Amino acid sequence: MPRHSIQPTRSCRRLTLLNSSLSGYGWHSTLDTAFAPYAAEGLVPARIVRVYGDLCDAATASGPVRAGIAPITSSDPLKWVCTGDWAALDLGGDPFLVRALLPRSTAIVRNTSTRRSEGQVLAANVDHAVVAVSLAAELDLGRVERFLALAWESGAQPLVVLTKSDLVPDPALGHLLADTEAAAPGVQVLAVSAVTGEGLDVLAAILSGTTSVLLGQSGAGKSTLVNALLGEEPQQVRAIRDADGKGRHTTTTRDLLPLPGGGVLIDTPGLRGVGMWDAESGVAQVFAEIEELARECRFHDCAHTAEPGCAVLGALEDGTLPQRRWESYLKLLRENARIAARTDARLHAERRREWKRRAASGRASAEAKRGGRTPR
Ligand SMILES: Nc1nc2c(ncn2[C@@H]2O[C@H](COP(=O)(O)OP(=O)(O)OP(=O)(O)O)[C@@H](O)[C@H]2O)c(=O)[nH]1
Ligand SMILES: [Zn+2]
Repeated sequence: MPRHSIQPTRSCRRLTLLNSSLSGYGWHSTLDTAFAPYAAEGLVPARIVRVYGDLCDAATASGPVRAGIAPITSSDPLKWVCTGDWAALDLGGDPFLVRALLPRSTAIVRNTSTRRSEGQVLAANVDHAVVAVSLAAELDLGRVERFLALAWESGAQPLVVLTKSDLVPDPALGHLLADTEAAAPGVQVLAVSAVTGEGLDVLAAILSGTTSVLLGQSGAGKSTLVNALLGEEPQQVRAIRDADGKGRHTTTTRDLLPLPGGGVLIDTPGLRGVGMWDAESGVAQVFAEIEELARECRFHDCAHTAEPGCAVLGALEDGTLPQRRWESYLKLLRENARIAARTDARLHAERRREWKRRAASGRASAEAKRGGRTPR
């Protein structure tokens, strides 16, 4: 043993032992360091499986537990606990409590209608965002690009899965794969079929040991894919009784599903929709080659409309940049700008209310001073 090596302490060894049984849930050694201070306080690592009301279900090394989340509530929805979070649990009392969340590596955020904040996290610590696209309908590349923008924005690595490949004969399938690849730079595109099993082993190998989410339109074949990856019968939807015992029932699917080869799949109903949006940097990543072209324009503030030396117009003219892709890029930028403007307007209105409130309380206290009354 090298002279300067440090012998693990007992608690350190215990922690490693504990967390190794969480590795099936995606725990990896870099989390050991982040968790060490909590381990020193006697807290236990866990992965959040689902959240409902002020309770959550979590996976620990010694099995599933239910815990209260009250100690970590926040006025900022971005800090609310969500499926996929790594948490520090206090198992010392009744009820068990979530004391802290580890910093998130990635987050899938949806815009909310709440006045106070811009987003709500739907899933945390996701490595792969799998965009499922059905080959049963005509391939809509604009929609693929839109999903990819959301996927990139989360910080996770996107992956496109063309489902139901059994419905498309071979030469056509090759073209569809090539078209999708051209619309998805930096993204692996796979054809899969739950009927023939094509591509499933490759997909399982990519997702193995990581945390993934499935995105895609209704009917894209996501549930079928989940079942194929889990190697089980269709997901049971089950009703669970709320802990307050008042008879309210919550129908839940299982939100965080351990994969047979290690790693987990997060499949929450909220995640499936396309409602989440605000993905400016995501758009830039989907259309990386356009951003690159724009950097080659003669004028750095080129609007790519009629400027001399415009690399984008040049590429459109010689066909290296397809017109469809350019228009899709502009459309997504416009859509994003509208959302950004709405968010700005909301923040602006909030700020104005706050100024008015302060001005009013300032006036009240000035009047109070003059009149010798105490401000209310
Ligand atoms: N031929 C063929 N059909 C498939 C395949 N995968 C799914 N389907 C069919 O496609 C339909 C939709 O599949 P689902 O898995 O329910 O789609 P989903 O994306 O989960 O839909 P939502 O739950 O509405 O989001 C079903 O009728 C499936 O049987 C496949 O690989 N081949
Ligand atoms: Zn230009």
